[in-house]
Amino acid sequence: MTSTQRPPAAVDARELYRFFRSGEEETLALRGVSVGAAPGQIVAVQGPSGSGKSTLLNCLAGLDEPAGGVVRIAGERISHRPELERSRIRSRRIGILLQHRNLLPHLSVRANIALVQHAPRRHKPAKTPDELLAQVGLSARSAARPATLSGGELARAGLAVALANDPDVILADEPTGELDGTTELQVLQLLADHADHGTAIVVVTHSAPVARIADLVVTLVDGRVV
Ligand SMILES: Nc1ncnc2c1ncn2[C@@H]1O[C@H](COP(=O)(O)OP(=O)(O)OP(=O)(O)O)[C@@H](O)[C@H]1O
Repeated sequence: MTSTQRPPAAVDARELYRFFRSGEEETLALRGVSVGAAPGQIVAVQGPSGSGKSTLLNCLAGLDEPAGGVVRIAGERISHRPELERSRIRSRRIGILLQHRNLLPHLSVRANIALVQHAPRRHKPAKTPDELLAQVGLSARSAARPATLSGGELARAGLAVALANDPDVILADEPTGELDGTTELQVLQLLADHADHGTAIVVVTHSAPVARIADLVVTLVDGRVV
């Protein structure tokens, strides 16, 4: 890279369209949504129920495929690629925090983290499972199964798993939805610390404290950015 070239955006989504059809009915969930996040930037996505927030996040993660438009993660296109390539980009570049759904129920918290780190990698993980657990304040619960954790512990365990692959991008859907104020602030502090170290964060949220730590707030209404 020459000095005049800028590094690619961590997240670069352009003109995304996504339709759902059931019988005669068609829902236009995304109608030309563009959103981007630079390394270290926190972008909050807000909007009323049904406005397309989760659909957008799923398209950014390559978990859903937009009908039109393109998604690039750290310069690499993740949309319109075979699932194997999408999952390779996900496992190398993206930490996903989807309301505790990133934890496998039959594994301990520690084993959930180790599993993410087992995937083929660009480099050795920056932190061991025990270091990640210490970082989120869960060392004492490392052997616990997810079902036995409190809501706040689950949120922090989910965050440790999302951070386990040293992601360029964290995609989070209501990461503090069920937390009390103190635990919410702890989780936000951890996210902000990672942004300070260059991780881009796109977070779907209804929470005012989450929106306050964001560098940019994007509002969706009826599948459009307003
Ligand atoms: N798999 C699906 N099949 C059919 N319609 C869907 C599907 N997923 C989402 N939709 C529709 O697409 C629109 C956007 O849904 P989405 O879940 O993205 O909204 P949201 O803003 O995340 O809502 P909420 O805040 O309630 O979670 C809604 O009208 C929803 O009913």
